[in-house]
Amino acid sequence: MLRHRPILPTSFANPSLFSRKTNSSTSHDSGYRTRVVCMSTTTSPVGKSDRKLISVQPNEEVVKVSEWVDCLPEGLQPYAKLARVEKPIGSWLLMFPFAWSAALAASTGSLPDFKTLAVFACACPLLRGAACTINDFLDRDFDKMVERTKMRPMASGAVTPFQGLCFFAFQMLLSHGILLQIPNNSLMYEALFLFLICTYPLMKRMTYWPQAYLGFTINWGILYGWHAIKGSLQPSIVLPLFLSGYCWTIFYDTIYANQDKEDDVKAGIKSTALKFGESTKEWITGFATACIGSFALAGYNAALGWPFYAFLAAAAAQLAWQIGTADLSSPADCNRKFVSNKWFGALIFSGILLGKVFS
Ligand SMILES: CC(C)=CCC/C(C)=C/COP(=O)(O)OP(=O)(O)O
Ligand SMILES: O=C(O)c1ccc(O)cc1
Ligand SMILES: [Mg+2]
Repeated sequence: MLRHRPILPTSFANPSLFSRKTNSSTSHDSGYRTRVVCMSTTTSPVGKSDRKLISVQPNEEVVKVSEWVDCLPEGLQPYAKLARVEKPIGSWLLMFPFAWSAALAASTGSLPDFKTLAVFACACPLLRGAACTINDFLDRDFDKMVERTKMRPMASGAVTPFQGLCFFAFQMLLSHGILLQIPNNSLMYEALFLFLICTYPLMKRMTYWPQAYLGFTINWGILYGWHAIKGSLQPSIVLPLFLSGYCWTIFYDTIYANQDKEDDVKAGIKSTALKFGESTKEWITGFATACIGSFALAGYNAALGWPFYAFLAAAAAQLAWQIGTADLSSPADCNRKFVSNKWFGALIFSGILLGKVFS
């Protein structure tokens, strides 16, 4: 008898694709040959990996393991998943606001202090991992009701709430050790981040605008980055820069929240995706326009040279492409568009670097 849990769709064999794209290991147990398939892909569970074809032999059970974290030692897997290491986009979204700010705060004609950027880049996956861990701790009962999140370690019981909290504290302590290397690091800024990440998950219970709170949380690096370099804030640049990051966050997290619209209604979770409904594209066009306009003002006030505006135009085109092509009824497409925001962040960062050098 053939028992199998298939990778979609398994009705056609395509051995060449299998051997090229995957690693596999086999074990023999109770008469069946079990093949554990590690899809060596960077895509999400709803992404391209679901479309891969593999060959299934008679008397063979195929266990789908679609992420590289599933190939880590078993004891580590739930913690790596809590920190969402297989989906690095959140680290980029936390890193870019800091990087923009630190680059803008550099002296005219100069590149930013790369040591400061490198230190923050090391702390970023830990800070983001901590934010995700406390998020999953507070959301664990909601996550059980949502298809996309029901297998998360705390929702599924693979990690107990106490273990989750210990892992959260561990990541915060480690990132604190790293942030001590940042010039002008201040405990007050670290405490602000801690407060924001611990309160953000509660917002989706109270308001249809949790994204507006996430905007403060994830753009914290704009204030922290400027302070790291200058030791104080300069409102004429920092305020428009913050407004840009803030509108960008509402933009991308509204697309992200479109992934779970149906489940969120059933679970009583609120979001701008539900608030905006049929008018979502109009709303996100408004936030994208405010974001770009505000970047232009920050660049102007910082006396950036022409390359900044060329890159800003390319970044605006990237947002326009997202709006124009996003299929808001497709979770996979919403995820793809959400992940593409790393390119937006990189375009703005490149523009600031070159705008500083050629100012
Ligand atoms: C400072 C940083 C990086 C914060 C990121 C926080 C985060 C996990 C947001 C998404 O939470 P959510 O509860 O809205 O969505 P999900 O379903 O992914 O948990
Ligand atoms: O860290 C994440 O996974 C993350 C970050 C920002 C979002 O808007 C959504 C998810
Ligand atoms: Mg959550």
